Amino acid sequence: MKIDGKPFRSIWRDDAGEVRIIDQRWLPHELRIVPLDSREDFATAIRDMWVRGAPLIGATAAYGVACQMRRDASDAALSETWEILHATRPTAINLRWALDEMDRVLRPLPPGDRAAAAFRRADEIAEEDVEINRRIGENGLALIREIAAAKPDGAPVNILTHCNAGWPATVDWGTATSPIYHAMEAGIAVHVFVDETRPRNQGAQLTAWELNSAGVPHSLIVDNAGGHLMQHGEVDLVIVGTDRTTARGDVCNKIGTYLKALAAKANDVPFYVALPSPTIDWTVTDGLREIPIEERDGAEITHVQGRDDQGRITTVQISPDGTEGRNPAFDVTPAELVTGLITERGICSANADAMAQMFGDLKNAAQDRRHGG
Ligand SMILES: CSC[C@H]1O[C@H](OP(=O)(O)O)[C@H](O)[C@@H]1O
Repeated sequence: MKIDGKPFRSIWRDDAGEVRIIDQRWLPHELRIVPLDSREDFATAIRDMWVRGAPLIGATAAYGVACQMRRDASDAALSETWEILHATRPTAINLRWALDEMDRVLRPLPPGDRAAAAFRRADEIAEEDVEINRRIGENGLALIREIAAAKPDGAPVNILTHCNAGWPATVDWGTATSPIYHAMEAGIAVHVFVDETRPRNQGAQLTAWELNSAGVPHSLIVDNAGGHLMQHGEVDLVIVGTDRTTARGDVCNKIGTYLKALAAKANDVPFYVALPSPTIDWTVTDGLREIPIEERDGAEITHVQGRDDQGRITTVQISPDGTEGRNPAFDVTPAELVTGLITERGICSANADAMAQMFGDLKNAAQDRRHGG
C-alpha cells in the first residue's frame, strides 16, 4: 500500500538483499524502518510485536530462517531456528505453517544450497500472501457491492472492523481491509468503524493510520461501542481478521472479537472473517479447547503509549500502583456466530463440509504431512 503516495510493504528485501521491516510499535506517529539480520533480531521483532498480524508473522519467520541459513545452514541450525522462532508467539498458525514450510523445502537440500533456496521460498511466501490478500479483496468486494445495492443511493456501507487486519498485518493489502480498498477503487461509498482494540490499540494506532493514508472515511470507536451501533442499525457489515481458524470454522482472533460476533448475531448484522488459507489449522477442530491463547504482559493494560504535547512518544500508567493486568491476547468465536469466511478462493460457509469442499487439496496435504506422508 502507499504511505504519502509512496508504495510500501510491511516487510521487504532491499537492493542489497537485506531484510527490512516497518517497526510498527511507533506508528502512527513515526515511520521507523529497521533491518533484521540475526535470528535473535527476528525473534525479538515477532515476540515484541515490531511486526504482528498472522500472515506477516509467517513471512517474517520465513525470512528469519533464510537469514540464519546464510550464517549457518547446518541441520542443527535449521532445527534450532525453528524452535527459537516458534517459541515467540503461540497463537497465529501462520508462524508454524511458515516454519514447517521452510523446513520442508530446506531439510532435503545439502547445506550449501539452503540459503539461496530459503530466500527464494521466503520471497515466494511474501508474494503469495500479497496475491491471496488481493483475491480476498476481490471476493469481499462482491459482498460489499451487494450490500451497497440495497442502500439508498450514495449512502455508505458501514463496516466495523476489530484490531488491525490491514496491510500492516500482512505483507500487503491486508485481509479485512482488502475488500474495503477494493470497494474504494470500485467507487463504492464505504465508512469504517475502527475498534480502538485495547490493550495495544492496534485499531487506533494501525487501522486508523492505514485508512487515513488511503483516504478511507472512518471513525475511531471504543471497543464497547460496537454493540450499541449495531442496535441502532449503524453497522451493515462486520469484517475481522483471524490468527487461526479451525477445520470447522471456529475463528481465533484478537481479544474482543467474540463479543463483536455475539452483538452481530443478536442484531442480525453479517459477521465475516477474512481468511487466507495458510491461516487455517487443519489439525484442530474445536477452537475453544485446542487453540493456545497467548497471555501477554499485564503492563500492556496498565500502561498506554502515545505522543505527548512535545511530540515525544511516551508511555503512561493509567491504573494504580499494585494493580495487575490479566491480558489474554485472543479469543475464539465459534463457527455458528460466523456468517461466512472471505477467502482467496471465494466466500465459504464456516463449517467443516464447506471448508473441506473449497480447500480439500490443502486439508489432504496437511493430513498427509501430519501422518508423515
Ligand atoms: C491478518 S491477521 C491479523 C490479526 O492479527 C492480530 O493480532 P496481533 O496484532 O496480536 O498479531 C489481530 O488478531 C488481527 O485480527
